[in-house]
Amino acid sequence: MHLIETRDLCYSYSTSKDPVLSNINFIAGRKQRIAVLGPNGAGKSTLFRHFNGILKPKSGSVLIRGEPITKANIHEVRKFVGLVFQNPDDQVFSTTVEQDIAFGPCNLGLDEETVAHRVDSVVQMLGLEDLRNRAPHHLSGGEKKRVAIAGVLAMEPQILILDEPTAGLDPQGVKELFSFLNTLPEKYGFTVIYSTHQVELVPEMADCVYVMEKGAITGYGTPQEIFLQDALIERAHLDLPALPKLIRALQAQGVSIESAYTYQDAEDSFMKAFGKDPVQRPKKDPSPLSEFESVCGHQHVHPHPHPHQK
Ligand SMILES: Nc1ncnc2c1ncn2[C@@H]1O[C@H](COP(=O)(O)OP(=O)(O)OP(=O)(O)O)[C@@H](O)[C@H]1O
Repeated sequence: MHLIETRDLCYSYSTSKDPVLSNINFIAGRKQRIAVLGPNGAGKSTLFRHFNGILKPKSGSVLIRGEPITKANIHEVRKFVGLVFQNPDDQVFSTTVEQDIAFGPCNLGLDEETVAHRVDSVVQMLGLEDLRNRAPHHLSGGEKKRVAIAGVLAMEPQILILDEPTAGLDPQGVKELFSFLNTLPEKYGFTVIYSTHQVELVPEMADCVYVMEKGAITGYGTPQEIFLQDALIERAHLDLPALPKLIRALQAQGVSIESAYTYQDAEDSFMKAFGKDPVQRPKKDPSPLSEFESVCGHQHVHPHPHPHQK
């Protein structure tokens, strides 16, 4: 059973008859990192809003753990599927950051102690200690984004959906966010689905990629499979990440160098091409968010496997 499955999902907003989504068949499994790419207006946000029942299909279906979303299960679905909106102003509204993060868990009816613990955990996870008593509407865009993510994580979803998570983040913020997100599937069983226009991140941060154009899915595969399809990339207004682009240009000039998509693989390819030994790396990269591991290891964060985790 898939965690999320759409079958021939079609949608149009009431303001226009034109379909915004046409026959979307999308599948998300456990512990996957899924990137959804596509030009502005392709329908990525509209698709994401179907995953936790904000929007309902005009035709076709959305199944969460094999079940359609109904009035009876919408509460459970929203606990299971956490959605971080593109614009944090749509999500961050309480008087203080702390209250904002507590809002979701309070709504789940959790007791005060558990709510306080969850707030402490995600504040630490996302490095929000200095902001916890600040007014969210006085925060910078990047700070608000982290607060919005913290608020969703405090609900302890199993699927985390992020619409343009890097918009408004500085380069260090992007790096930290993605190393954080990268730990979630393998270590904690999360599925992470996100849209982005930053193709550089995709080989580092996706097991599979959906490409959308004009409300339809036009490509699906691993990052390598997707970035080999020049026509698809061009049609979807995407670009090849810099490293494979450079390597391809060198190969075209007759340089003997192996193709690579991630930074580490490219480093190895270049070392080999220059006749050097491969780079020796420590077995486990020290995470810039080392705090995260100790916090997530705490029994209050997913103390037991999720009831629906097999
Ligand atoms: N609330 C709405 N009412 C009417 N039309 C909408 C609404 N929201 C989005 N649209 C339209 O639906 C289409 C898809 O928009 P959507 O926001 O899903 O695209 P997107 O792929 O997320 O784009 P971007 O990369 O710019 O965020 C666009 O043509 C947009 O103008």
